[in-house]
Amino acid sequence: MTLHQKPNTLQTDSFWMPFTANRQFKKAPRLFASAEGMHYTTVDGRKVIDGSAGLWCVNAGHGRRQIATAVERQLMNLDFAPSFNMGHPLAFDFAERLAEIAPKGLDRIFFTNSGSESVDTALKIALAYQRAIGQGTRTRLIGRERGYHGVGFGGMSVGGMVANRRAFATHLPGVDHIRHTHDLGRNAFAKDIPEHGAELADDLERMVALHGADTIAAVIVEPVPGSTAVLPPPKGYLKRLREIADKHGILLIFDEVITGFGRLGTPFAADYFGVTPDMMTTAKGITNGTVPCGAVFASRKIHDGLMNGPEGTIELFHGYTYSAHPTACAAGLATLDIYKDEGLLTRGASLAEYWRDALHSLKGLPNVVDIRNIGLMGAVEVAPRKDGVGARGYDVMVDCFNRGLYLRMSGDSFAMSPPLIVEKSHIDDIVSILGDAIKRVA
Ligand SMILES: Cc1ncc(COP(=O)(O)O)c(CNc2cccc(C(=O)O)c2)c1O
Repeated sequence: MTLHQKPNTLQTDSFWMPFTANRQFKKAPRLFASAEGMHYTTVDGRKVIDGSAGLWCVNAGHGRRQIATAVERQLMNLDFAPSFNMGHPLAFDFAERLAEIAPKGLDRIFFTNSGSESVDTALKIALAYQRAIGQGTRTRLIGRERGYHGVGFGGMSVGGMVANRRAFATHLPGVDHIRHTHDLGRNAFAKDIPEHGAELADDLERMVALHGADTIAAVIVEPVPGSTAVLPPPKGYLKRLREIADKHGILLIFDEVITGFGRLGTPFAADYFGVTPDMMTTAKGITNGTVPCGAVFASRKIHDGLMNGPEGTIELFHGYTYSAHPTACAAGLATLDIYKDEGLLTRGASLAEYWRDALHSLKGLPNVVDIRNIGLMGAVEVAPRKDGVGARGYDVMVDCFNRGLYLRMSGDSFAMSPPLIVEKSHIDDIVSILGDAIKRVA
């Protein structure tokens, strides 16, 4: 029985939906009509807890009037202005505000419109920087298995989620991957940071041995892989990766599109782990998911390394029509005000333990093979059915939705990242609905 039926008036043929089983979805579409705080309301009037902050992006919760007002005001005042060879003050203000909360030294901001664009921007900056400092032989980019870095050709190539690559034959040349760190054998049901696996960072040494350091420009990792269903890094892993990258002149890029802006109870994952990358890619929470926007945070070393040649020359032939869009800047500034006024960049730290214990209370339910958590991220993994990976996951996700909980799934794992305004009562509801669904679905 599905509680959501396609409204008679809705024509669904023309919209080709992203990352969706279109034919299955359009038979019984799940449609949100509105949102406020922690909840969506469906087109048939049901309230649904947002267990995943939309797509890991509505960190301050839904319906923030402050952002809406800022956007309306901006549109009526300056709807669009170029940032190519022209500018508008808001872009500079927004960059300064982001630099204030950035991990130490990452205070040069390049605006984009999405996480994918941030990733491709960071990869291009890495290549341009190495060339600018006379290391032009460093043309190789290293990603990681199970990594997700968006859908541009760059992000797809360094990414390691096989389904996201398979249909697109042309990947960037020279890309290689280090191993992922998920270890069901040694780390199943680990709370926060797994004990085992730091030695996997040594894969970067193997890349150097195989390819030569002088061919490698950068390595990019999500500090906590999100899309592949939340894989907290083993203790010491990121520190070791930083040390190896430094040893060989390889730039380290943290893809913080999900972990940025308070997700771990710190402004960024770099703060949580005490490891500072050379660049950081962000999007999602930067405008609370309201207006598309992304940003690459680069170190002075990288920025200044490209500020050379005659002053009249363009230092980086890269950028987007909508880079630093006035509306995105207005939404972003209002969002940063909310994060600051309500302490949302660190609020997650005070709830992380409660969240952890609530998630791990599901251990022992039928088919549950792993539970992972860090900050206000978490995932519950169930064993796949014999009829294929993801079938059980899909049935649990639909059951949750029918009973008032929206969450993301990746294969047979349920990924959760509630808005950072979440209260303990919401956490209880999320875990209760998910637990009941896991018990109900064979
Ligand atoms: C780490 C990371 N890097 C880049 C991107 C791409 O961002 P854009 O989509 O804005 O181009 C992402 C996006 N991550 C993402 C996007 C949509 C759904 C899910 C999911 O896990 O359900 C995850 C991401 O998580």
